[in-house]
Amino acid sequence: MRDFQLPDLMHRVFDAIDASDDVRARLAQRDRVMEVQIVVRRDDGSLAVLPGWRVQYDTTLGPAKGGVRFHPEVSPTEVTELAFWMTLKCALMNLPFGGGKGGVKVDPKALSPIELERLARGYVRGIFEVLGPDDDIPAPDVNTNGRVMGWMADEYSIIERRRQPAAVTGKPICLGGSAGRVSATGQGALHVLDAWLARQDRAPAETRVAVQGFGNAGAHFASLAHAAGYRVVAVSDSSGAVVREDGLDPGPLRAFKADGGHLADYDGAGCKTVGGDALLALDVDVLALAALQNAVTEDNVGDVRAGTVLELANGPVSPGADGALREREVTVLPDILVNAGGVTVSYYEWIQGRTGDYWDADTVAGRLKTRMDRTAAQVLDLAEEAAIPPREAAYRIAVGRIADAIDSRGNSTYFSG
Ligand SMILES: NC(=O)C1=CN([C@@H]2O[C@H](COP(=O)(O)OP(=O)(O)OC[C@H]3O[C@@H](n4cnc5c(N)ncnc54)[C@H](OP(=O)(O)O)[C@@H]3O)[C@@H](O)[C@H]2O)C=CC1
Ligand SMILES: O=C(O)CCC(=O)C(=O)O
Repeated sequence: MRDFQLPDLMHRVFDAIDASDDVRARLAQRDRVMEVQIVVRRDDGSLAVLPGWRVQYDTTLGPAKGGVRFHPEVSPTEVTELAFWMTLKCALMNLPFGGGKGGVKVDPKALSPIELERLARGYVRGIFEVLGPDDDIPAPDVNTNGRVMGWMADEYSIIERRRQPAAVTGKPICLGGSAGRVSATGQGALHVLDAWLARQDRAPAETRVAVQGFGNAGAHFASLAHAAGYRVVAVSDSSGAVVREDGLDPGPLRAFKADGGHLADYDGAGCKTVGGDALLALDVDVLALAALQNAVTEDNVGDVRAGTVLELANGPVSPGADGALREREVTVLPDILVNAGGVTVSYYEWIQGRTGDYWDADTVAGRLKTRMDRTAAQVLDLAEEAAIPPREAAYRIAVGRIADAIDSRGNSTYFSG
C-alpha cells in the first residue's frame, strides 16, 4: 500500500502564498489516526472482524469534520487522502472545521440491515474517544446514509448518556437532522455549475450532461439538473450506464434503484444501456463524476470529450489526467468546491443541533446558495486573474486561510480530543 503524499500542487501553492516553514511542516502530515477492529456478530452466529479508521488530518480551524465510508477497498492511505481534502474543503468554504474522514473495509452490500446497524454502532464504540461536537463530527459518505448516521448518533448519545445531536450530521430529520442535507451535495454542485456556465453565456437547455455515479451525490445532482432544464443524457452506477440522447428524467431511474435495481438492467422507453466506461467517452458538454477516486486517469483521459468536468466525487480525476485535461483546455471544476454543499449543510445541522433552533427548508437552501455562489465566485475570479486552473485557485484560498491560523497560533501544540 502506498503512503499518503502531499500532492505536488500543494508545493506550488505553498510557494505562491509564500507559506512559512511552520505551515509547510504542519500540513505535510495528518494530526492523528485511530485504527480499530470492529467486531460484528453475523446473522448466522459467526463473527466478522472488520478494520476501521478515523483520520483527523488537520484541526487548526476547528473540530475535524468529514464522512465515513464503508467499502471493500478502504485503506488508511485512502482515508488520510480524503481527510486531507476535507481540511481544504472546510477552509475553502470558511467553515469553523478542520478535516477528518472515516472508513471501514467491508462490503456493505453483503450485510443484512441489522448487521449494518451493528457495524455502525460498533464503529462509534471503537472510535468514541476521538469523537464529539467539539472534536470530530462524522457524516455520510460512500455506502453510508441518513439511516447509518441515525444509528451512529444514537450510539454516541447512549455512550454519553445524554442526547448529543451535534455529534453526527447527515441524520434523518426526525432524529435532529437538517432540512436539505440529503440533497445538499448535488444542490451545491449545481450552484457551482450554474455559476460557471453563466460566465460562458451558456444556457442549461443547450448543455448536455452525463453523470457517473447514481448515489446520494449523483442522483440528487441529476434530478436537480434535469429540473433546472439541463439535458441529462446519461447516468451510471457500478453496473453500467443508461443513455437517452434526447435527455432522460432521473426520477424513474431513482425509483428503479430504490427498489434494488441495477442501471445495467434498466429498460425505459428510448433508453439504451452501455458499459460504465462508455459514459466517460460520450459527446457531452459536462461530465459530472459522482462515484469514486481516479475515475479519470492517464489511461482513459483521452476518451473524455466534455468541455467541463464537474467533480462531485472526491478525487475523481487523477493528477496526471488533470494535467492532460488542462493542456486540452478542458475546465475541471474541483471537488473541494463542487461537492462542498454536503459539508456546508452538515455545518448548518451542527449549528441547529447545538442551539436547538431548527431552520426550515427555504432558510437552509438560501444560506447554502449564498455560500456556494460566493465561494464559486471567489475561486473563478482568482483563477481568471492569476491565469491558473480553478483547482489551484481553490487550494490557494483554502491553504491561505489555514496558513494564517497556523502562523497566528505560533508555537501551539493543541490537538483536538
Ligand atoms: N454523500 C455526500 O454528502 C458527499 C459525497 N461526496 C463524494 O461523492 C462521491 C459519491 O458519494 P455518495 O453519492 O455519497 O455515495 P453513494 O454510496 O450514495 O453512491 C455511490 C454511487 O457511485 C456508484 N459507483 C461506484 N463505483 C462506480 C463505478 N465504477 N462507475 C459508476 N458508478 C459507480 C455506486 O453504484 P451502485 O449504486 O451500483 O453501488 C453508487 O451509485 C464520493 O466520492 C463521496 O466522497 C462528497 C461530498 C459529500
Ligand atoms: O457532511 C460532512 O460533514 C462531510 C461530507 C464528506 O464526507 C465530504 O464532503 O466528502
